[in-house]
Amino acid sequence: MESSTRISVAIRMRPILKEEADQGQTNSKVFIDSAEKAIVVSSTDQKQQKKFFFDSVFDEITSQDELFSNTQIPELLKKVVQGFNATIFAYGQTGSGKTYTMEGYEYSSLKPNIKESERQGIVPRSVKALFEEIKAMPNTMEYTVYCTYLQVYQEKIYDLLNPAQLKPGSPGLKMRWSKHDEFYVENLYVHPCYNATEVLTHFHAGLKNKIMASHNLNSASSRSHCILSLNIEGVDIEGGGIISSKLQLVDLAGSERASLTGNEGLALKESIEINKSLFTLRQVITTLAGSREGDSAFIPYRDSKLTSLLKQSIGGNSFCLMIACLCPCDQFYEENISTLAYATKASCISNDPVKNLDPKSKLVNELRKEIKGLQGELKEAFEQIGMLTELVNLDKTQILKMKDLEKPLLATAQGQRAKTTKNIDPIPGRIHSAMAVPRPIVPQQEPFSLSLEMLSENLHDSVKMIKELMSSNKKLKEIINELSNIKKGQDAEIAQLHAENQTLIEKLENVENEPVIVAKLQKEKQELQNRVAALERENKQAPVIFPIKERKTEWAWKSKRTIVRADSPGQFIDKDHYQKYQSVRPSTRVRVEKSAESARPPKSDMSPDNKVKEDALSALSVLYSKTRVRKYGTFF
Ligand SMILES: Nc1ncnc2c1ncn2[C@@H]1O[C@H](COP(=O)(O)OP(=O)(O)OP(=O)(O)O)[C@@H](O)[C@H]1O
Repeated sequence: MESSTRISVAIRMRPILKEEADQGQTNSKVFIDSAEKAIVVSSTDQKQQKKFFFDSVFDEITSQDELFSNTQIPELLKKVVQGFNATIFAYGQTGSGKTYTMEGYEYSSLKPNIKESERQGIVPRSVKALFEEIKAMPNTMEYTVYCTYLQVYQEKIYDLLNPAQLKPGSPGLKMRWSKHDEFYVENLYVHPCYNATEVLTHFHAGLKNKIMASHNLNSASSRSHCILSLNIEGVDIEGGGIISSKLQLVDLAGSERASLTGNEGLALKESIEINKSLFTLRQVITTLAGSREGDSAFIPYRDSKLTSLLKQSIGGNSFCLMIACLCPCDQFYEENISTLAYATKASCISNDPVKNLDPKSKLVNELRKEIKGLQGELKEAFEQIGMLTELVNLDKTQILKMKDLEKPLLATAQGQRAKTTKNIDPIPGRIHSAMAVPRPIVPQQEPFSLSLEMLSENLHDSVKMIKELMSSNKKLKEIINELSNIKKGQDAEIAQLHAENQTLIEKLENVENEPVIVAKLQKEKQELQNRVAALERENKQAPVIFPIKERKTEWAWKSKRTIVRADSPGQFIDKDHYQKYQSVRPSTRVRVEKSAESARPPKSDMSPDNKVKEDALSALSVLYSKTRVRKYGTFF
């Protein structure tokens, strides 16, 4: 961001026109002091004078070229090409020379007579100068200029480059709020242009569409505020950076006093709307001029389309030049005073121009800066490493030197010790440690002692560091142990959960398979029952052979439906034998059945599965007993 900058203000006073001179109009109150860049205004009684100072002032005879060159316009255009926004707007009462200053074309029958001449105003000159600036930029920069041209007429926005949209009854274009904190107009025609001629072709086409009217003070009066916008996009094809900026060239409609213009009907309505939007513009200027830095005063930009569209130009992020136009005639004294007052206020407004870099380019630039910083740090680190390496090498050589020095000293010391031991030691043959020998104080050279000091410091630091490392290592080991214990516990828990899970899965499978098992058992039961029936049939048909003595009772047995039979003649040896069988068998069976029943739950309480099993078992037991009896002929 550039440092904040004030709105530049230039004052231009037009000459008295022929019609005005014919009417006897004179200028006796407002004078240009070019040397002091001031406007001198006399009081109505001409007794007092007041001076208004501005960035530049231009008198009646100033040419279009002088005005263009002596304002900040050339500098502003440079800034635009570099990526800053800029606005140039003409302000003043009706007929004061705004359109002349901005466009410079002659008007006849409310239409401009477009031709190249010295009369050309700020717009055509700026467009040409802008492309000159673009040409002067390095070849690595490629620019495209996008042109739009609109008018704000009776609080509606119309596209001057889209004739279809200008038809009577058209609702106008909508204004939207963009994420870049500015208003923009939706569906405006945007024309890419590659040279000044292309831009001016669109500009001239738009001029023919703007609404003009004639009134007492101006034969070709603008009834709308017109804004020509040039969006400039520059791409650095080598560095990859993108800049985008906007140049707004604004020709405002002028404030009008109905009593002087003589407007009626539609023209009067137009005057009212023009005055309303200019009133908002003055309010914005007054509020901004009155507010101090850091103030959060409410600026009524949204109160009119014009101020919304100029939001970034006045008190925003653009460079801005205001050209305040004055009528020299005494009859416009009050209007001139008002214009000068607002021009003075505008000159107090600070803008904060910002270079519009593409976010990606911004990031790339930031990263480049960071890389540069890091490279610097790396260089420093390498230097330090180099220094340390040198120091270490130095120390090594000095240690070696020290050892060499120590050898003769040690020998001397040992010699002395030997002498001392001989003379003083009361215990002959005692072994003395070399450490116990007091070392003689040897005068040392200065650099050597310094190096020793450094070495001992280094050693001390290293020992300290190793101790710290060991203690942190110990702590880490403890933490690792703790964590491994926790892990073991978790593993056991997981294993348990797996086992439980497996059991549950099995149970679930059993539940799922139950119908299959039941069906299988029922099938088995059926088969068993069939077999039982078959065996019974077989038994009935089988011949019963009794001992001859007992034949008489054969039918008596049969009538009791006793199914016990002997397989071979003589199974029952005698009648006693049979009677014994008869007396024991029924009671035994009953006892067995009772005890079995008392051990089991009642059949009705059994699960279907168990019922089937029970039935099958009882059938089997009957079959088994019958088979046994049949086979062996006895239970005992
Ligand atoms: N500096 C000048 N030198 C010569 N003639 C000028 C100058 N300024 C303005 N004029 C003439 O004054 C008349 C009114 O000027 P102009 O139309 O530019 O006023 P304006 O401020 O645009 O009015 P409005 O607000 O009604 O559109 C025109 O005929 C114009 O040619």
